[in-house]
Amino acid sequence: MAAYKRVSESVALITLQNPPVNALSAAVRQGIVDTVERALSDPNVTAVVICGQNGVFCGGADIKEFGSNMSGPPLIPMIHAIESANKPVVAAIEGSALGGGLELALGCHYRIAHSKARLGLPEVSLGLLPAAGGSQRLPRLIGVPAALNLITTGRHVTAAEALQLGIVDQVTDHNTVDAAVKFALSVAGRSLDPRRISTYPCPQQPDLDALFEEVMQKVRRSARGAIAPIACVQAVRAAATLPYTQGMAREQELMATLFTSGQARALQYCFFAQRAVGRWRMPSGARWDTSKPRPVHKAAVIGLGTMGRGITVALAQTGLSVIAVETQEKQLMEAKQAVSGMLERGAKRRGVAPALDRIIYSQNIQAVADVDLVIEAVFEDVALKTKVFKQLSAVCKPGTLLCTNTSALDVDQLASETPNPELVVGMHFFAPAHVMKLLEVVYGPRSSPEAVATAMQLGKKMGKASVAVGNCRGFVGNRMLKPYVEQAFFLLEEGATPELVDRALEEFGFPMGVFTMSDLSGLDVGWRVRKGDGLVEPGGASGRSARVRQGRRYSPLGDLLCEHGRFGQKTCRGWYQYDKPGSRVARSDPWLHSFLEAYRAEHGLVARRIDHQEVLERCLYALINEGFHILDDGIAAGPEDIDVIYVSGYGWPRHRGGPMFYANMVGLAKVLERLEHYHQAHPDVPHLQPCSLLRRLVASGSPPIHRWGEVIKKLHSQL
Ligand SMILES: CC/C=C/CC(=O)SCCNC(=O)CCNC(=O)[C@H](O)C(C)(C)COP(=O)(O)OP(=O)(O)OC[C@H]1O[C@@H](n2cnc3c(N)ncnc32)[C@H](O)[C@@H]1OP(=O)(O)O
Repeated sequence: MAAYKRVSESVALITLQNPPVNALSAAVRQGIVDTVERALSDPNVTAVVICGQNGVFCGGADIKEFGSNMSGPPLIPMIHAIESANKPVVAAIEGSALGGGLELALGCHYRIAHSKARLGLPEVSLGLLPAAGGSQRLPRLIGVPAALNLITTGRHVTAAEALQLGIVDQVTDHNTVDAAVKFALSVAGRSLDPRRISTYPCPQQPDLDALFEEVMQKVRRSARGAIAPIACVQAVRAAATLPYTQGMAREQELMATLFTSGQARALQYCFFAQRAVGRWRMPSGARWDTSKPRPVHKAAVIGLGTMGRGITVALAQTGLSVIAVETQEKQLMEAKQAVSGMLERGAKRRGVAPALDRIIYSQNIQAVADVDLVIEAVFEDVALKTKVFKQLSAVCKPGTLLCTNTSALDVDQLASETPNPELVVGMHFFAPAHVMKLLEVVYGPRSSPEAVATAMQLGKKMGKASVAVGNCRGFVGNRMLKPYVEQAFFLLEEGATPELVDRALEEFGFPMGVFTMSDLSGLDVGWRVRKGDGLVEPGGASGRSARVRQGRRYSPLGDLLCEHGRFGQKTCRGWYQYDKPGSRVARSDPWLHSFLEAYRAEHGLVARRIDHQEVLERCLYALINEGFHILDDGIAAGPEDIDVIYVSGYGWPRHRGGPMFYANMVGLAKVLERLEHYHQAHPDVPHLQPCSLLRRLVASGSPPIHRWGEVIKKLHSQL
């Protein structure tokens, strides 16, 4: 919809109306076509201003329409009609002008932006390219290098940067529509020929081929298999080398390929999934919209190791006052120095003042007496955490929320050590905590909805993708990781190498394969967990029993490497070898290959040829199968929660949507069939036994992912 009004006698004001972001739905496009026609045919109108309702110009094409048969007037002729108009059309940009919204503005003859507005062509993050002329007009307006940067990254620019780049003509701190109307009146009657961007020649660039080659290489490296960034480069190249109409034809051709690609569907699913996880719900029926978060002004962090330092930085950068507690003086001083350094570097990057004075450092836990929320981040040891929780319960004012940063421990057990278990939740941060975007907010059976709402809100303020999950071993992310890593170990036993497994996973789109990742995080981490679980047999057992633990197949390979002192990058040796401690350059290690051969010989294992497909199916389907168990157990409320966790925190390639979306794309029947096949071949591996929910979904005709909830609900109501 678009409203039409005459202002200042001769200016037609067209207001896009489609809350919350005035997306260009069929009705909005029709509204624009009708109102522009009306303005152009009215002899009393000398100029036109286009703005958006409620302080937002336009968030772009309506992404919800992409999955359906698109009706209504298409964008390209609509924008072309505006550009060809014989009266000046001025875009009054407040809030956001993104995607099709900016393309609409580029069709206008002038653009006036509010100083707080943000502009961009983020189509690439939805698996698309700016295909309403954006890839052809922007390079003509601001030059090839700047357009390539904006279009291939999808980044939003501030009004100030937009002015500097030449995207907008004026920036105002005042009422944007008033400024645009005044501006429109001032340019009415002037020739519009110099204002039609599609008629501009693309600014000439020396070494054009070299520039495109360089950008293409950079994009290919970072795209990890995503096709949209590559198509974006190709579209801009068309703008730089072809006349406008031919460039537009190329833009359409590239867009048609992207639009129907699974990648675009996956990325658009991610967009909505990221927003859906904010609408959390608990099995008790508590929900995001009925649970009020408590205000948090002052927070405390207990324990200033790697995690505690990162959490302190994240909290201070959010604007909270923080009490940072570390009982040992030396560690406290080291932590203070490290935290200050992180804050200073972050502030320099963002061009703001470092939030150093928001933090008070203390050795005394009594200092947290008046905080609203505490995040305990001491060593991952249940006895130590229990002791800290008891101290906190005695020290903190009534009603203080007690959060534990743990990656696997039982949140409910810790809660039971406090007089107010309803105030306890888990906050599972990922290292480095001030950088990583994921936060699992873990509720126990006794956590109050208010406590969950508060932790979720705090996570959002810290800029994290915050996902509420139930309490179980490893929560969602680490619980699913276990069968994935386990399969990788088994594949080594059966004949694969770390290089082969990692290459298959990296070609799939992970930034690192499982073994490179294990070297980075340290093999000793998993070793400690397995020891805690009673899985590690000191000195390594021999014979068949060495590969069976607790009645199921077990691979001691990781334990054996640790016994050789191979902890990964930090010791220069792990699954690979490294030139110096902490080096990221993994080199193949002949020792490891000989070790694997000797291991197989000792255990009577005959190496066989393993291909990439088997690596992917075994590792990924085992992980996905655990995802179905998690849904079945009610630990995650829906597949979107799992997918956001994997995309935001575990390196799952965004253009593949997340593990559950991927299973949906591959076909649930196929995933089930392959799991059955592998389970038959490896009956001693319970993680390969297909989950009953997966069977149920297949039996229900493999409904699309957004309808899985119906099957899960039906299953639970029958229990
Ligand atoms: C021919 C095909 C041409 C395609 C060209 C395109 O235009 S593709 C679309 C390009 N636009 C974008 O990628 C912008 C996407 N939106 C955003 O980045 C942000 O929403 C925002 C505009 C910066 C506003 O952010 P804010 O944090 O204020 O709000 P939310 O992100 O929570 O969004 C509010 C609700 O609006 C929904 N929504 C946002 N954009 C769109 C859109 N383009 N189409 C449809 N719906 C959109 C969003 O989903 C939220 O609704 P929920 O119900 O909460 O999910």
